[in-house]
Amino acid sequence: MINISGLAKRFAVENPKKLSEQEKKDPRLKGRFFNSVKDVSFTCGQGEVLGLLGPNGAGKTTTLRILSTALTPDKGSVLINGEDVLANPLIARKKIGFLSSSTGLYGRLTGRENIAYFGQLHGIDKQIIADRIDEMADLLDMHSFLDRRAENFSSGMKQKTSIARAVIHEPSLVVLDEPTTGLDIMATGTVMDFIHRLKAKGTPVIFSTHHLDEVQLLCDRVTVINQGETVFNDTLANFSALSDGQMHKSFMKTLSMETGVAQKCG
Ligand SMILES: Nc1ncnc2c1ncn2[C@@H]1O[C@H](COP(=O)(O)OP(=O)(O)OP(=O)(O)O)[C@@H](O)[C@H]1O
Repeated sequence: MINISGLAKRFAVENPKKLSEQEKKDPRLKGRFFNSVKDVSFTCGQGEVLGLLGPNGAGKTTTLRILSTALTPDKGSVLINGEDVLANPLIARKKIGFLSSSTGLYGRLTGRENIAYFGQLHGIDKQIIADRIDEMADLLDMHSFLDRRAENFSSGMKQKTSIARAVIHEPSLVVLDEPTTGLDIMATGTVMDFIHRLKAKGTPVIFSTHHLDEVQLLCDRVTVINQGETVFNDTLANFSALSDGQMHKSFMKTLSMETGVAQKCG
């Protein structure tokens, strides 16, 4: 069980002129600080898939970076099966597989070498790494490019390699930041199948997306963040029921909800 409670993170605004017009009007801007995440809470059980939704700039990536220990929050807690992630980031990193939208591959290494390098950093035996890479290449349809240098990979090839790299250590929680952004229909289907397999193995998956069809297909739970605060946190069925199964309408409805509503949801 993953419990995220009361997360908050603000960033110092180095140059206010560089803020977008939308950010200048955002109530999260307080003097020289931008409160990207103000109050985010959600839970995800064993074998559940949680979809993290929210408009651009809502605070999804910031939340997922805190969850994966890439960022330290100003407030709040992250517990994985009762273990405090923030107090033990090194132990937590072994348990979490994180796909970030910003971490690149090493261009001079092949896809296989990129994945194997991460496996070695986790201290995994070379033969086990080789076997896992073969298995993931089957699941993610990577054999045709696995032994090419990553510098010329298409975005789909990069994304599949990054996903394989994120889960080489068989983490007990997988966190994916917009895993299907920029992918074609076939690659999206392959990544969706891969998430489905993780779920079938009992591995919880938390992923952010703007694609409501992916949420409908895969998720057990839905969390919506708006302007840095959780406005909805409940089952897919209850999200869907907000608007008689019309996911876009349900999403729009959550954006007009008060933060307090999220606390009352299951
Ligand atoms: N390091 C930082 N310094 C200053 N502001 C930041 C920093 N990181 C994020 N922000 C701001 O915090 C807000 C939330 O950003 P975040 O990337 O978490 O949103 P998001 O929900 O993932 O958006 P998107 O859907 O567009 O990817 C944005 O206004 C962003 O500009």
